[in-house]
Amino acid sequence: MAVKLGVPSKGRLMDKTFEWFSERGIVLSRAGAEREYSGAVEGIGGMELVLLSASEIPRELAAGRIHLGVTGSDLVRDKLAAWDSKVSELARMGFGHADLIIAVPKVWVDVDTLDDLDAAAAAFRARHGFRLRIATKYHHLVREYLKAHGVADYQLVDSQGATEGTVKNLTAEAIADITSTGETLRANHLKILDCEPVHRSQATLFKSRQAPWTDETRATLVTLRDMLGLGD
Ligand SMILES: Nc1ncnc2c1ncn2[C@@H]1O[C@H](COP(=O)(O)OP(=O)(O)OP(=O)(O)O)[C@@H](O)[C@H]1O
Ligand SMILES: O=P(O)(O)OC[C@H]1O[C@H](OP(=O)(O)OP(=O)(O)O)[C@H](O)[C@@H]1O
Repeated sequence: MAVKLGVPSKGRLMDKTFEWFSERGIVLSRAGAEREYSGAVEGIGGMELVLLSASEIPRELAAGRIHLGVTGSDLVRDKLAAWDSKVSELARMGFGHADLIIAVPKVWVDVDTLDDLDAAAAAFRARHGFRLRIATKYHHLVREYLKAHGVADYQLVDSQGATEGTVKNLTAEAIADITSTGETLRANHLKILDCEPVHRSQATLFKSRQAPWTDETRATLVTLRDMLGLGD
């Protein structure tokens, strides 16, 4: 049986992942046409490449359908409850850096910290009769973080994309989303709260604890770790 390696099927994460492996002597490539989601692995035997959406890789790892997977550390933590009982981190890959942050409208001049947000949320509820809405796709991480910091009077609204636009569109008062350059936040007149990010994410190579680790797949993993300089 081959070791199945799941890699994002498009964009920056795919390109950088291919580069990262190739610098370590393992050449990953798409098989066939641009839109075909299977691939080839050269430079090591016993491995198979599976191209998947970055956001599906955590679930595939947890289900044991892939042995290894590359995706953002944010997605694994958000999508898998007790993530470290299902996967382990083999390598932080040094790209795909982005911070999961909480942002509010720039015009909220009295709101700079989580304490301010908490106060604003209570005032918002008293005034409007419903809880302040924070738009995000990172439901678990954001809930845990706000709970740990004593912010309670809010509701999460789901946003699977263009999250920064929800404030202008009046479907949320605040957002929690990934930022790297800060360009999207600036363009949408939002400011980051002055606190630690909810999570500092980067592309990470994960190992599934649930995948079929036979003598054969374990032996391939030993060779791979060696080539990647990961030790035992
Ligand atoms: N602006 C950014 N800069 C760097 N990394 C980012 C940025 N935006 C998202 N990411 C990271 O990329 C990963 C998500 O990648 P991508 O958007 O390709 O996934 P996806 O949600 O599966 O996409 P889709 O559903 O469109 O296939 C996350 O780990 C996230 O932290
Ligand atoms: O800080 P910046 O460099 O501006 O990057 C941040 C943006 O990048 C991501 O969006 P993406 O392009 O993945 O699209 P999405 O809105 O569909 O998630 C993220 O959700 C932000 O919107």
